[in-house]
Amino acid sequence: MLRWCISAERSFLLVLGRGPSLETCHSCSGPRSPKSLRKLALKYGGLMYLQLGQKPCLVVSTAAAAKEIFRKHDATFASRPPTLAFNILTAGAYRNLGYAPYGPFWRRLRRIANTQLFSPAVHASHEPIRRKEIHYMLKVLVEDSHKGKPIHLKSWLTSVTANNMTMMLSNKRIFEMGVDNDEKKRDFDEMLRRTFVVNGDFMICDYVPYLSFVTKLQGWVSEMQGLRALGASLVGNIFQVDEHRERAQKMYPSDTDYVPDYIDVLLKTSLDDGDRLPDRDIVSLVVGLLNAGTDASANTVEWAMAELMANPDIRKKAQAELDAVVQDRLVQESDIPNLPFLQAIVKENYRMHPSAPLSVRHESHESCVISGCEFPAHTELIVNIFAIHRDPSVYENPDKFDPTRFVRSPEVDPVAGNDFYQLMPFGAGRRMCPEQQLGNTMVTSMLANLLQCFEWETATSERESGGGEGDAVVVDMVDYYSFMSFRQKPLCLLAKPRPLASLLLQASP
Ligand code: HEM
Repeated sequence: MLRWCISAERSFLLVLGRGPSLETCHSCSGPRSPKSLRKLALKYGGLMYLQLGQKPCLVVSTAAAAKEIFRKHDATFASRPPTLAFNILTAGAYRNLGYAPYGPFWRRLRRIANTQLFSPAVHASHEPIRRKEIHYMLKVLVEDSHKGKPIHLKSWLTSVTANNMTMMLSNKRIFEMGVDNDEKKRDFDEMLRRTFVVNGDFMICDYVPYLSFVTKLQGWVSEMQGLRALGASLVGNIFQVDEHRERAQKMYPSDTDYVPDYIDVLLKTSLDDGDRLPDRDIVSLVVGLLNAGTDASANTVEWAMAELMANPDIRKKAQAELDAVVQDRLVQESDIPNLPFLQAIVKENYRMHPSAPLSVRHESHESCVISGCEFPAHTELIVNIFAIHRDPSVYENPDKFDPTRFVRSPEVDPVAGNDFYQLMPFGAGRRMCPEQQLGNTMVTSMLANLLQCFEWETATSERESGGGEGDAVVVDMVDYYSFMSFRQKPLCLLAKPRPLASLLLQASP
């Protein structure tokens, strides 16, 4: 039987294991496209079996199916497939929290990370860093707004999240204010974008290994090798383990005010056998955290601001809530529990625009039986978060941005635990995002600060032609999938400082 065919447009024929029909998917990500898979799920159900090339795949597209798989088969599907991208980006070692297969190395790393890095105490100790970094970058925004410069929001957001991350990871800013960062910033944004492309695009060699020469001819191998080198050159001087070792001897424990960064903590952490984590694993871990944490949070806020520009009444209501609750000071993380409407906006935005619409790839490390069918080891699990979040049987008008649905059900909270499969932007199970608390805090806090300190207008190019101030604005919501769901047209806005923005000038640098 014909299992696949490839055409010039990289279209694939899929064979549905439980039915006679053939379905064709057209997209740059081939059959791994959230929208195409959702269409199939609406026809064939929440749990589908697909044969992609030589690889059996299980596709989960409803909350009920996700619950069934993660409650009963989580450990079985807790591995990651050794894709070409994972292989080349980790130089064949897979010694990285996100890419490592399920086994002793991953379990040890995740345990260290959970207890030493991602604990509530460490999260709280880094609050001043996060506050300072947002204020630092908001000042840049005030200056740009005085010059009437349109703000390329995504670029501004990745500067905040990247600086936030490198300060927590290594006590250094990757982008200094006042320093000409343009080229470095362009390279960094490009590196993030290309990393998601190589992780999201459909590589034939991952599904039909003997066709790996096709992937090579398409230029993917050299692209990934170049990307690894670019990444190393951009963060090489940020993540210096020896520097940390020397500083530890000189400075603390005598300096009691010093808040240890992640590298400091990892250098002091003993493994179960009494050894320390080797330097290369420390670097690999923090580079992975920088990549995982920077764009996911920035991309989420860009989508939220786009929705708020398209829905000015919701934006104004969120600003009114901030003004009433926080009043005459700058908003802080500790205010978030008192801002229920803002929290509902953030949840509704996760629902409509999950950062990783197909999550990260999962793979079974042993065979298992599901609904009476036996699945061999190395079956890929595709969790279609996009489809789960737009299930019409769970969400009325699923394509409408309506935060009130979460005002009515505040208990649905993707950060609190695994039980709310109808809203799972951070995934589920053992491989669930370990830093959902940090991601959610950064997202909510950036959004709160942007709304509290500025009035926003769409730049002229976004405005409906002929429209003037106050007229309806058209905000382009077209997305494209490349591991993450990106905006096809970056959001460009004009910011006008609100009176409270003057307090930023008094905030410490
Ligand atoms: C809004 C922000 C974020 C979103 C939406 C998000 C989402 C996700 C998702 C969907 C996964 C895959 C889960 C799975 O495989 O089932 C994941 C994994 C991961 N995330 Fe996040 N994330 C965010 C922020 C962060 C931050 C700030 C960090 C680090 C500082 C981070 C680090 C990781 C890591 C290391 C993994 C892999 C875990 C593993 O394989 O064991 N994420 N994230």
